[in-house]
Order: sequence, then structure tokens, then C-alpha cells
Amino acid sequence: MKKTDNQMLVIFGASGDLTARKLIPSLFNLYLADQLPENFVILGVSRSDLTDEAFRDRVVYDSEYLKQKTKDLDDGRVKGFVDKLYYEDLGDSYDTDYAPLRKRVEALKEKHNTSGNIIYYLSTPPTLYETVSHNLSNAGMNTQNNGWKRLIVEKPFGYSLETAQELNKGLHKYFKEHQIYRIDHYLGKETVQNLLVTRFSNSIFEPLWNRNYIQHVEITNAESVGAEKRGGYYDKSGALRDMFQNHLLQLVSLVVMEPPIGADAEEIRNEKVKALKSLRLMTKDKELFENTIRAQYVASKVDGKAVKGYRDEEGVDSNSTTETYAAIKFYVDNWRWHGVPFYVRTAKRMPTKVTEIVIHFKKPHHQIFKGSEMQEMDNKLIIRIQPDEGILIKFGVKVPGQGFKVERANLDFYYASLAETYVMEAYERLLLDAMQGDATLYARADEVEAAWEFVDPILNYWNSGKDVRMYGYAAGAWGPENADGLIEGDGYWRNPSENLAEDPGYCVIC
Ligand SMILES: NC(=O)C1=CN([C@@H]2O[C@H](COP(=O)(O)OP(=O)(O)OC[C@H]3O[C@@H](n4cnc5c(N)ncnc54)[C@H](OP(=O)(O)O)[C@@H]3O)[C@@H](O)[C@H]2O)C=CC1
Ligand SMILES: O=C1O[C@H](COP(=O)(O)O)[C@@H](O)[C@H](O)[C@H]1O
Repeated sequence: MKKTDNQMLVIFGASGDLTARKLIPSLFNLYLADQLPENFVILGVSRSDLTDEAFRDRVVYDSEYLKQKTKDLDDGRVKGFVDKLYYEDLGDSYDTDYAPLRKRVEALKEKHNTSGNIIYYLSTPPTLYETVSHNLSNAGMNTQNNGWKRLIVEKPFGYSLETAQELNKGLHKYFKEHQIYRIDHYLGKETVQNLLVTRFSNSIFEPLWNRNYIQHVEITNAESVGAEKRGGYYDKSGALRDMFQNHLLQLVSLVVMEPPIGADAEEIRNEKVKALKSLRLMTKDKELFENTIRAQYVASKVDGKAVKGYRDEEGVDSNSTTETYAAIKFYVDNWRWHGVPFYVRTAKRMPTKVTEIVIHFKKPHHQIFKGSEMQEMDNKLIIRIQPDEGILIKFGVKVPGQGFKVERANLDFYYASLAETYVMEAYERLLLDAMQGDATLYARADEVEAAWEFVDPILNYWNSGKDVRMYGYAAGAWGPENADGLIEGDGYWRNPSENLAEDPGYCVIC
């Protein structure tokens, strides 16, 4: 087991949604699992006027999640965690003198013997990332003389290639790259990490993992929810920025990358950057027109209940041209993937919540078993990221009896079958990694920029004012029909159900 130094976690934006919904519950779970260091303190920081007690009430005692979680726990366990929580009010602005904050940090360090190791977690709006870093530096709080200092930065990391580059430059004025941890919570998901293990710890997949055997790769990220309470944020972002540029291109990079020489953070991230840089940029209007689809959900009924259209959501412009659905077809220009199309789609208000990667293998070159079913008989490797996490291989078997009727059978593995094993939540895993100084599951500056480089031309085209179609799709449907045309040459989108084992997909026999 890796060692976790004694340390302090300072969360900026601690009065916000992310702190209450994700960060504190994850830290609490780490505490229950005895994963926190012996001497450890969490200091929440923001502009809200809160005492330590009010902060503790807000993020622990009043939290619905923690109420459930602590229901059957003895109070001592809860109190043990709560005693590690403190709060510091910054005043009217994040752009202020951090001397009082420094004094508080010093006092807590002495009181709890946490040493000078500190993680600063920026859970504020992104516009404040550089401001906070600058003021930490002004107060001498980024120096590493008396212990390491790390900075965790939330998404979104930039709004475009240019803004991401500016942000990287801004942060690098105050922190070295090895101190910066850019969070992408998909990398904290167990099944996403398992993608590396599936590819590089088995000898049966790697020989097939290339253009000779793979027909196409399909990635679906579907959410059944709409913009919810984040309409204001989402309307300035859209599906491409919110999900595709970060989480989905991370998945793509793990599928595309070459085997790293080891499991070290830099080795893995070097390969991921190379993978992202090999995505073929689409720059001409014609290719952007042919290979990208955007759409918005419109009002409909889901399970008999009326569901609002996107433009009627709270915080969303009633003439909004922000996409809630994006489907992109692209190629990877390298030796391994030449000519293999990748189809990636992400959307809100789909029939179910599901994320999966499907590797479609080529059909046998020569079919000796005849019959219409054989047209459908390609092998698939389905890597289910969520829910019902697992891996499934579809392959043909003979139906007992006369002749050679072929049916498709499943070879599968489900994480749920590991009932005894505790599977950490993404934020738990990522927080623990940062505490231990392991950046493998965090995005590096060049990785984020390479992803933006691919996405920028698509966004520019969509926002060019040229006649780019914004399709509509009924809330609760699998996106616009026009998206079928995108994948047509390679079949159809696999519209998966929540349960992987029962999912027949679209094929004739599954
Ligand atoms: N919430 C989520 O599910 C997710 C959030 N993120 C990212 O995490 C970060 C935090 O998210 P979340 O907690 O939802 O954000 P919030 O909007 O809740 O903001 C966090 C805190 O920042 C302060 N703040 C908000 N707006 C401003 C402003 N205009 N100027 C100064 N301070 C402001 C507020 O604290 P105070 O007024 O007390 O200073 C607020 O409580 C964001 O970067 C977000 O993009 C990423 C993925 C998911
Ligand atoms: O980063 C984000 O992710 C969530 C989806 O995360 P998941 O772990 O539930 O798949 C998405 O709803 C949100 O819009 C986006 O900002």
C-alpha cells in the first residue's frame, strides 16, 4: 500500500455544490476506510460567512447523503471525521490578501501536526483558478520549503484551446506542472482504469487491437437527466465541451494509445498525449458537415410524464443554440488505427444512463455458414463503464441440432460479482491519489491542450454562423434520426439498455 503523508486539504469554493455533494462524502468514505493519514485536516474556504460549526452542519449533518451513510454508524466515528473540518471566510473576494488564511493554516498545522504538506483544491468557478493561485503565491503559500504543495483544478479546464493554454500559462507562473492535478472524474472510475489492465495485462486482446481486426470503435455516453439545476453553466458549455473534450476523449486516448513501457504516471500520460495528437483534425467545412452532428432535446413524454425541452430549462436561453447531443465520426492517423472509424456520441435526456465502449471486430473474411443471421455476426468487445460495470464479448456458437445454425453467445465479467470488494467512487480514488502524489489519473497540460486542438475546429464550425443544422430529438429518445446516417456504413448505433447482460442491442440475434 502506498504511503499517505500527513497533510492538510484546503478547499476553495467550499460553500458550493461540489464540496457538499462529492468532496466531503468522498473524504468521509476514505476516513471510514482508514485511508486518511493520521494527522489530517480539511479547511474549507470561501466568501460565505460561516463558522466551523455552520460549515460542519452544512457539509455533514445536513447532507442527505451523509445522513443516510451515518444512520447506522456510532456517533464517535462521525465526530472523529467532523473534528477534522474547519472553515475560513475569505471576505468579499477571492482576490484578496491571503495573510489571514495563511495564519489560519499555520495554526491548524501546529494544532494537528499536519506538517507543511498542503493540497489546494480549487472548487470555485474556473475564472478564479488563476486568481487563487496568484494570491497563494503572494502570501508565500506555494513554497515547498517546509513540505510539498499540490494544486487540484476542477473542470472545465478552459473553454477553447486558447483559453486552456492561457490557463496553463497562468497556473505555471505559481506552480510547477508536477504540482498541478487536473481532475477528470472519468479517470477515477474503476472500469476506466480497467481498460488499461484489459488491454495491457492480457495477451489475447493486444494482437487484435488494430486496423487488421477492428472494423470500427463506438463509444456512447448517455444520460437520462437533462440540464437539471446547472442550466446556466451548461448553456455556455454544451455537450462537446462538457463531456466530449474531457471525459470522452480520455476514453478515446485509452483505447488508442500504444502500450506504455511501465505504469508510471509520465509513461502512461506520454502515450495518451501521442494518441490524442494522432486524432485527425477536421478543418474543412465539408468534412465537419459530414462527420459531426449536434442536436437539442425537445419537450416530450418520458414514461408517461411530460418532460421539458432544453430551451425551457431554468437558466437556459429560450433561443439557445447549445447542443445537448453531439455525435462525431473521426479517424486516427497512425500505423495501428489507419482507416478505422471512431464513432463517439454523448447526450442528455436519452432513454437511460449508460457509458460504454464497443470494439467491433471485422467479420470473418470468408463466410462458410450461410444464412441472413450471419450478416450480423461480428464479434464485439463491450466495455461497460457504467452502470452494471463489466466486460462482455459476443461470439458465435453453434445451435445444437442439425445443420450449422449460429447464435451469438456472451462471455462476460461483472464488477458486481466482486461483492466482497469495495469499489471506490471516482472522487475517492482521485483524492487519495493526489494525497499520495500519484498523478497517473490526472490530465497533464499537454493532454488537455491536445484534446482542445481536436475539438476547437468543430466548435468553431458549429458556431460559425454558417448554416450548420441543429437537429431536435424528443427527450427520452436516442438522439436525432440523422445521426444514424453518420454510422450507416458500419451498421447502426448500439442502443444499450441499463443492464448489460440483458442488452440485445440492435442485432438480429444477440
Ligand atoms: N457541481 C458539480 O457537480 C461539478 C462541478 N464541477 C466544477 O467544480 C467547480 C465547483 O463547482 P460547484 O461547487 O458546482 O460550483 P458553485 O457554483 O457551487 O461554486 C462554488 C463556490 O464558489 C463561489 N462562487 C460561485 N460563483 C462565484 C463567483 N461568480 N465569484 C466568486 N465566487 C463564486 C461560491 O462560494 P462563496 O460565494 O461562498 O465564495 C460557491 O459556493 C466548478 O469549477 C465546476 O465547474 C465539475 C464537475 C461537476
Ligand atoms: O462532468 C460531468 O459529468 C456528469 C456525468 O458524470 P457521470 O459520472 O454521472 O457519468 C455530467 O452530468 C455533467 O454534465 C458533466 O459536467
